[in-house]
Amino acid sequence: MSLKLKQVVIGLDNRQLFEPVNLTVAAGEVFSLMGSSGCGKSTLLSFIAGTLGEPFSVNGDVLLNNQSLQPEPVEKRRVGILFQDPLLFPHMTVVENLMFAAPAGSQAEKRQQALSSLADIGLEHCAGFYPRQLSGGQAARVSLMRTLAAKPGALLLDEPFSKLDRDTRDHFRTLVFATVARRNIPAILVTHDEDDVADRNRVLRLINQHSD
Ligand SMILES: Nc1ncnc2c1ncn2[C@@H]1O[C@H](COP(=O)(O)OP(=O)(O)OP(=O)(O)O)[C@@H](O)[C@H]1O
Repeated sequence: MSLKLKQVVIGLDNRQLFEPVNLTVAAGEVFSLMGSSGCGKSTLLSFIAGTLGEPFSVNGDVLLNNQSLQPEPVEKRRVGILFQDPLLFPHMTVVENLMFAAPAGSQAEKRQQALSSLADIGLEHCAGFYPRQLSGGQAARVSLMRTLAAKPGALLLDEPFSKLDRDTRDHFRTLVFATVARRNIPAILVTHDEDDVADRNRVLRLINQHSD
């Protein structure tokens, strides 16, 4: 499983956000995407996820396992995305949030899977909690598992560590990197922090094509 971008160019208001992007992210790798504020990092992730619409124009292709994702609607892309803020339904318990994200299986199977992924992150005891009862670090871990419950073929990480305090951040980053390696899926991490870079040789620094 690899994620490839081929000659990707995104336009906004008759200008190009950044130079054409070409890259291949291998299974199990966390590739870093950096660049100044507004240069188009989140926009590039939206393009990959299939959620980019007006007012942007796009050229180029995104391939998962050598198959173009362009014809696929967002729900069929199998691309998971994690944001700064955990995305959990407030009216559902932790285990219900994870079950809701599972694509298939009986309720019993989904529950079993959800409890097993909570055990993986040391949060079995939080199964019956509501999201408001979790600490920031716990919510981040549950949100990661919720994204992975959909069994994505690739993972996009849009500054998922930036709101966490230092210790929690280090712990969560280690968990994310280990999880990507264990699940053997390609991942792209948007960050402003050099400390988040998994491999200094695997970073793309987008350069803004205009000056504000
Ligand atoms: N819905 C939108 N409509 C119009 N312009 C937008 C929209 N969303 C983003 N932009 C513009 O697109 C450009 C790229 O934004 P984007 O959020 O991708 O940057 P970024 O590199 O992720 O920034 P940051 O590091 O601050 O998160 C910016 O000029 C932004 O103002």
